[in-house]
Amino acid sequence: MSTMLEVKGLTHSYAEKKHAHVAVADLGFTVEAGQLACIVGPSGCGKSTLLRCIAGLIKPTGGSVRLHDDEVDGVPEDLAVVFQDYSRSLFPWLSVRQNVEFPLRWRGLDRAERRARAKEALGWVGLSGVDDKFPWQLSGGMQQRVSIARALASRPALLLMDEPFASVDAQTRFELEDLLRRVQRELGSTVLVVTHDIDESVYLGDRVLVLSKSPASIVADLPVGLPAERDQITTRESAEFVSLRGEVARLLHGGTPGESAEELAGRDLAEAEAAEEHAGTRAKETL
Ligand SMILES: Nc1ncnc2c1ncn2[C@@H]1O[C@H](COP(=O)(O)OP(=O)(O)OP(=O)(O)O)[C@@H](O)[C@H]1O
Repeated sequence: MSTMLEVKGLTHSYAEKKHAHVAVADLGFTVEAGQLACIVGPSGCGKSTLLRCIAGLIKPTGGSVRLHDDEVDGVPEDLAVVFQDYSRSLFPWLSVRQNVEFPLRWRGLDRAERRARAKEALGWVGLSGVDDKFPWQLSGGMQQRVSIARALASRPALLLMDEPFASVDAQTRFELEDLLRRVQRELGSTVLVVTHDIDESVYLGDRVLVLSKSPASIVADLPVGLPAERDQITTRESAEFVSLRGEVARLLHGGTPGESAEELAGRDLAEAEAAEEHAGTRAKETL
């Protein structure tokens, strides 16, 4: 396998009035071609900042991002992004087919090729036959499928997904997770999904990268040993799934790799006791 994405020493600080706010600190990982990697992190830790740096939407203040060995400097042509909010990423005045074809215009594809690519991509996501409808005539799940088809139609080297299923109901979310895994395997795509949902990261991923609290850095890089064929019921009940989701939850809660729940609970208790003692001492000092 060849390396598709290499993130090295990535740091990003937002300039604030008096001091800089560090959102991502010295973060590094690689994603191999054909892999589906998930990044999971606590709320506000810097996930979107990381994703924007990888997509070339913002220039990191330190470190580098390389896509198949080319330094990312601006949005790479062969990268596609699927955002959480499908209602804002699809054009309501364009039909489904025109939405999928839209980015292909900038790649210089002629009309016949654009149409063929859109038809093919809509087939991949199970939406053949709705080409002439408008996004607002479709359910939320179908609209997100259109966004996925649009991203895949350009045959990107890397597909980035930012909380892609966070805006749909639980049943649709399961369907879209299965759809993504099926299409990714059929096409051999390289996909990086950013999510805050622990179960989703384990169910979807070949790997789960766990981020620390802000500023984001990598706490653990966990291989997912689940079978390639996954099922929403049996996979989620399997011992491997339950154990891995427990490990990710512990790491997100501040544990270290391999630390048991009892050790973490013990450490939490010791920290709480120390904080209580400190507060008591301060209160006495004040009196
Ligand atoms: N344009 C900006 N200017 C200044 N600070 C920002 C900017 N964008 C994000 N931040 C700050 O950087 C930190 C990380 O934000 P970011 O949106 O990357 O986190 P996140 O993990 O994606 O959040 P969420 O879980 O809410 O989606 C936050 O403290 C946020 O306030």
